[in-house]
Amino acid sequence: MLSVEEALSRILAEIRPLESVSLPLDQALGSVLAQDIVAHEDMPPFDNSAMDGFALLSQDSKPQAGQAPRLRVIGGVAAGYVAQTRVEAGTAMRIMTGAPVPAGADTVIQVELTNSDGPQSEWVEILQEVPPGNNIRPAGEDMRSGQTILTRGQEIGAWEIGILATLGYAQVQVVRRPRVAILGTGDEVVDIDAELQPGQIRNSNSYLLEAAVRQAGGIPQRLGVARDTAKSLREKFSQAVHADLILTSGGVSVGDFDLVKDIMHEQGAINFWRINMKPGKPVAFGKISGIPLLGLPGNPVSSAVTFELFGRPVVRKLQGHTRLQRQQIEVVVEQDIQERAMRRHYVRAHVTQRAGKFIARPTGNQGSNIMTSLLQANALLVIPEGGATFKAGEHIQAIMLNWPED
Ligand SMILES: Nc1nc2c(c(=O)[nH]1)N[C@H]1C(S)=C(S)[C@@H](COP(=O)(O)OP(=O)(O)OC[C@H]3O[C@@H](n4cnc5c(N)ncnc54)[C@H](O)[C@@H]3O)O[C@H]1N2
Ligand code: MOO
Repeated sequence: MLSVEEALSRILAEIRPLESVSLPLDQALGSVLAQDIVAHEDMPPFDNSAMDGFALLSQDSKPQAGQAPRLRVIGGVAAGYVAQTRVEAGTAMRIMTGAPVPAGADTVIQVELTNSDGPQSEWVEILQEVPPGNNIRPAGEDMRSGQTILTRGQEIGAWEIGILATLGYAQVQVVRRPRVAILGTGDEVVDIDAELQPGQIRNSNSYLLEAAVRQAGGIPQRLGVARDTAKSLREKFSQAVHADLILTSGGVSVGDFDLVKDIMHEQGAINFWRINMKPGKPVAFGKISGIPLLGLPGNPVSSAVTFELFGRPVVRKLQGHTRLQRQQIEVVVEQDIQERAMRRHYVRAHVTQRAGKFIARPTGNQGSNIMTSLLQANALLVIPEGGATFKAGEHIQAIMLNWPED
């Protein structure tokens, strides 16, 4: 049976990032840049004031015979306007934060360090000497025309959106997000609003996977549930022709009705089937009509965990990310963990930080049908193949589910 690492590398070897598209900036959050972002002008574009106060010549701020110099106020300039007169020696101009510094002035003093006769005052006393350049934010201080500010491959977060907006990028070239078709399988599986008949269960997998795909940055498309017949599966797969990835859940084990592999065989190829892990041994990977297909197990926890470990990196690689996996750290187990399974076991756990240490507590019954083992889980503890015992206080590797990628 394949190891988790071999399986992931075989999957990723088949996945290429998608082509780029141009998106309006307000739709680009979370996408990966497909272009370098160059400043086409200086930012800020002009020397401007960092304070509400007065623009003047620094030399006019020197006290004369111990007296605060008094200057003639020749007008004012607000943000969004350009002063029409020059500041000459012996004069000052009222200025607001963000307003362009008027010609002639080489410094700004904040209003708190002046005395005047109110907003209309025709004079101002300068209470402190100020050096040239004081409170002036020079053009190009932040970004220079021609400078590369963001590079291809970077993810666009809220702060990058702010930078792109500052530079006037109303459209950005990004890697297209993958369309991911999601298919449930099984005669027992009905939609979530159906009245359950004996033997039936709700299609929770498709909804969980839809949300997980969206969180990973993909565009999910639920195709409903295929019956346990080759005809029904073929029909559903024919609706997935525009997908970049197909996810199925169920129908990949060795039961009489586990037909997903048969259809992969018929309409494409199986790359591998089965991974040496728990939950989620019967994962299948291959292609149908040229589209990568990840056949996840039907057991809900198995399908959630295998999407996390294999599906999510695929969705990320398709949309141009290079960091595909979560961070793995060493944590301390709070209670004994005894493992009988020979497969690598991913134990759902809650990790908290206490006194500078990360402490892990498994979330209870770890059966692959126990949905509640996912509650509170912010980590997967990695129990190595071959079975092992961890005593309380010992260290173990944990994949952190809510940390950024490594
Ligand atoms: N003889 C063997 N039997 C099984 C093996 C095995 O190695 N030999 N492996 C077991 C393991 S481990 C798993 S995991 C399951 C996986 O089987 P399938 O992927 O073929 O899944 P199904 O048999 O279709 O369903 C399993 C289980 O999950 C429920 N299910 C299915 N789809 C959904 C859905 N959309 N939403 C919620 N729950 C779903 C289904 O009702 C079953 O209870 O096989 C074991 N058997
Ligand atoms: O390997 Mo299955 O996914 O645990 O129950």
